[in-house]
Amino acid sequence: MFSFFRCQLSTINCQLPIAFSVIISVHFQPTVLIPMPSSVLLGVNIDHIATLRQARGTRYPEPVQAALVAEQAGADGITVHLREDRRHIQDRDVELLAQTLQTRMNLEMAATEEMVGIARRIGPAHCCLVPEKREELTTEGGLDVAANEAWIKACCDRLGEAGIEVSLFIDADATQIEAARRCGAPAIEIHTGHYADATNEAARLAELERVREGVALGLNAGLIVNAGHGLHYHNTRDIAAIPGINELNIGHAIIAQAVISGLHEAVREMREIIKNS
Ligand SMILES: CC(=O)[C@@H](O)[C@H](O)COP(=O)(O)O
Ligand SMILES: NCC(=O)COP(=O)(O)O
Repeated sequence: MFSFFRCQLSTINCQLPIAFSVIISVHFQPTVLIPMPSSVLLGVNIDHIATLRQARGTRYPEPVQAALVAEQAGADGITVHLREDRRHIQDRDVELLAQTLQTRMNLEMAATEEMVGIARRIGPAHCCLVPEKREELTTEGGLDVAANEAWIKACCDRLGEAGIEVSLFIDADATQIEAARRCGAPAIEIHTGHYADATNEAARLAELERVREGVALGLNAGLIVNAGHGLHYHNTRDIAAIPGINELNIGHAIIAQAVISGLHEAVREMREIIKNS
C-alpha cells in the first residue's frame, strides 16, 4: 500500500540573502491513495487445451506446456476448472501445474467436500467457487451464495485457513454481492456470460451497465472484483475499461484463437486489448 503525503502550501516568512521571502510551510496530512493496478490482470483459462486432449484420450496437447507458453506471452495467472465430471482438466493437470507454474493458479471448482479437500491438499494461490451442473455445456450462471450462505461460508473458511484466496463466481446482483461479503470471501468474480450472450447492442449495453454497477457494489463492499465468462476479442475492451476491475479470466476465446494464430500470439493479443482499454 503506498501512502502519499499531500502538501499544502501556506505561509511562513523566511529571511533569505536576497530580498524576497519565500512563502513555504508545509502541513503534512497523510492521504492514503489506493494504487490502481497499472492494467487489469489477465487470467488465462486453459480448460479447453484439455478438452482437445480428452477428445481422443491422447497425451497431447499438454496443459502444462500451454500454461507456460501463456505465461511467457503475458498471462498474469492460469485458471483451470477441475469439474466433478472431469470432462477436461484432470487431477494430474492440477497437481503438475501446482509444481510448474511461474505465475499463480486460480483453481475453479464446485463448493463440495471433495473439491475443498483437493484444494487444501494442492494449495493453489486462488480458488474460485463456481456452480456446476453435469448436463451443462459450460457454466450457465453465478453461484447462488445467498441461498447457500452457511455452506459457502464454511468452504471459504476452510480454504482461507489453508492460505487460499477465495473468490465467488456470482452474477452482478446486489444480494449475491452482499452475501459474498458476509461469507468472508476476499474476492468475487462477476459472471459476464449474460453480457457476452447479448443478441443486440441495446441488450449488450444494458448488461455492460449491470456489470459496471456490480463492480462498483463489490468495491464498495471492500471486495476484490474480477470478471469472466464468454469474453472474446470483440467484447472484452468495454469490460476491461470498467474502473476498479482487478482481473479478467478468459479461456475459450483465447484457446479457440490459438488454433488459428498460435497460443503465444492469442494471449499476447488479448493482453494488448486489455492494456489499451
Ligand atoms: C466459471 C466459468 O465461467 C469458466 O471459467 C468455466 O471454466 C466454464 O466451464 P468450462 O471451462 O467447462 O466451459
Ligand atoms: N471464469 C471465467 C473463465 O475462467 C473463462 O471463461 P471462458 O472465457 O472460457 O468463458
